[in-house]
Amino acid sequence: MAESASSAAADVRERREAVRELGDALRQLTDAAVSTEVDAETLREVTEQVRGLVQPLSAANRVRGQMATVDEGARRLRIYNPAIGPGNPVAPPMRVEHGDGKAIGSCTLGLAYEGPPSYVHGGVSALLIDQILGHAHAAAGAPAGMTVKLALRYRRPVPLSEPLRVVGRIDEHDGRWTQSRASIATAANPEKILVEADGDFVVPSEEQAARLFGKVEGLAS
Ligand SMILES: CCCCCCCCCCCC(=O)SCCNC(=O)CCNC(=O)[C@H](O)C(C)(C)COP(=O)(O)OP(=O)(O)OC[C@H]1O[C@@H](n2cnc3c(N)ncnc32)[C@H](O)[C@@H]1OP(=O)(O)O
Repeated sequence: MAESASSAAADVRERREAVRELGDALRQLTDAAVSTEVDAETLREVTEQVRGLVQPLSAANRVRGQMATVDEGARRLRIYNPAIGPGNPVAPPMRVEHGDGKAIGSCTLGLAYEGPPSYVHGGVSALLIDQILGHAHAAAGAPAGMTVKLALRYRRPVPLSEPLRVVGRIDEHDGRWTQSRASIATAANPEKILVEADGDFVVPSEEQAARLFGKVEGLAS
C-alpha cells in the first residue's frame, strides 16, 4: 500500500517535470511564432505539424471543474496558472519570492506580450499585478481572497526584453477584506515606477465559496 502510494507520488513528480518541459518548449514555439518572418509555405507546413500535436495531448484531459492532477492544492502550486504556471505557455512565467512582508515577482516579457510597439500590453501588466497581490496576501499572512477591485495607473510604458520587478504588499486588513498596493519597475531601475496599482480583495464567505467552488473536483484547501 505504502509502496503504491510512493510510486503514485513519483509518477506525479515525473509528470510535473514533463509538464514544465512542455511549457518551456511551447513558450519557445510561441516566441518563434510571434517573431517569425518566414514565407507562407513554411508557415503552413508548421501549422500542419502543430495540428498533429493536439490529438496525443487530448488523449487524456480535464475539463472545467476538475483540478489538474499535477497541481499541489488550490493555493500552493497551480502549474497552469497564466501568470506563474510553468506548464502554461501563456505565462512568462513570473517567479515569486516573499521578503519583508512583501511579494516580489521577476520576469522578462518577449514579443508575445507586446502592446504598443516594443512595450508591454497593459492587460498583461494587470495580469502580473493581480497575481502578485495574491502572493502579497501570503507574504503578509493575510487570508487569500478574490480580487474585487483593481485600479491601475500606467505612468510610463513597460519595456519588453528587460528583466522586470513586480512588488505587491498589503496596506489594510479587516476581516475578509484587504486593501493592497503593487508596482512594476525594471529590475535595473526599481525606484522608477512604471505601473502602480491599488487592489481590494475579499475572502468569499463559506456560503459563497460553496456556491463558487463546491463542485470542483480535486480542490484541496
Ligand atoms: C501562495 C499564494 C498563491 C496566490 C494565488 C494567487 C492567485 C492570483 C490572484 C488572482 C485573483 C483573481 O484573479 S480572482 C478572480 C477575479 N475576481 C473575481 O472573479 C471576484 C468576483 N466577485 C465575487 O465573486 C464576489 O465579489 C465575492 C464572492 C468575492 C464577494 O462577494 P460580495 O457580495 O462582493 O461581498 P460580501 O459577501 O458582501 O463581502 C464583502 C466583505 O468585505 C467587507 N468589505 C467590503 N468593502 C469593505 C471596506 N471598504 N472596508 C472594510 N470591509 C469591507 C464587507 O463588510 C464584507 O465583510 P463581512 O461584513 O461579511 O465581514
